[in-house]
Amino acid sequence: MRQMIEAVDLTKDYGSVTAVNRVSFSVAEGELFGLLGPNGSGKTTMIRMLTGQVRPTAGSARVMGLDVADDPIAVRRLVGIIPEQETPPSFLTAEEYLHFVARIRNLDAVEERCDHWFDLLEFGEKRNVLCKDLSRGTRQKLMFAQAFLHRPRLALIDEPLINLDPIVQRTVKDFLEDYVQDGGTVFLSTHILEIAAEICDRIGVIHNGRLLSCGRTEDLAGSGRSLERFFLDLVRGDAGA
Ligand SMILES: Nc1ncnc2c1ncn2[C@@H]1O[C@H](COP(=O)(O)OP(=O)(O)OP(=O)(O)O)[C@@H](O)[C@H]1O
Repeated sequence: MRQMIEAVDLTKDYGSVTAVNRVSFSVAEGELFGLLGPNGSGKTTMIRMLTGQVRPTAGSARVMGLDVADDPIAVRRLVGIIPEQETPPSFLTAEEYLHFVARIRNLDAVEERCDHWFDLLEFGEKRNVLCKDLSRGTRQKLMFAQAFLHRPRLALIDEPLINLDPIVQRTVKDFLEDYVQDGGTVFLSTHILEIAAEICDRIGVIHNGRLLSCGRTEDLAGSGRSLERFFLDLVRGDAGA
């Protein structure tokens, strides 16, 4: 099976803070992988390293076969990225923003691509609204559309469902599950246990920059323990260690 992400001893220091500490894992094609961890555990730093936005202090990562430190631009060209709490430019309409992204990515059939996303995520009636006037949920739909506009085979998404109402959450979860069914691969970060339990095939638990556990979602909790119990025991046990 093709590995879409391979991280080996990946480490990031910010001065005296080690945000990510010698983390190794891999994500295979067709997996929906969730990096689960409390606030400040290193999730965003991990995504930034995997997308070439932050250079690792030590260790290495290959994304779709490319070394992210050597080839960050090529990695960003290939993958879809939804950064944490990023908002589209306030001065463009939703449709203008997608056209802008399409131009940067040099895409053809732009109208068809945009229509597809407006229909799929059900926000076509907002296409001519300035991004600054969109609700948070609609802005997040737009961020999904921009990330998937070039039909990437791998998407890296920081906190995909935070602040979304249950209806938008359902739409996004269904979309991610369909995307993976069709052969796409997702690496997402979240601190919301229910999301990880519901949609992720495999989960890595990160705390204080270290990967404490990594395995199939159904195996992690084991023997009837809920994912919540498993997670709390793991993180609290680590804090006390
Ligand atoms: N640019 C930076 N400079 C200095 N320290 C940073 C920087 N970015 C992150 N950190 C620190 O690195 C650690 C990990 O932060 P990170 O944002 O990766 O965690 P997170 O798991 O994404 O948190 P949250 O769930 O709150 O978004 C934290 O201690 C944070 O303060």
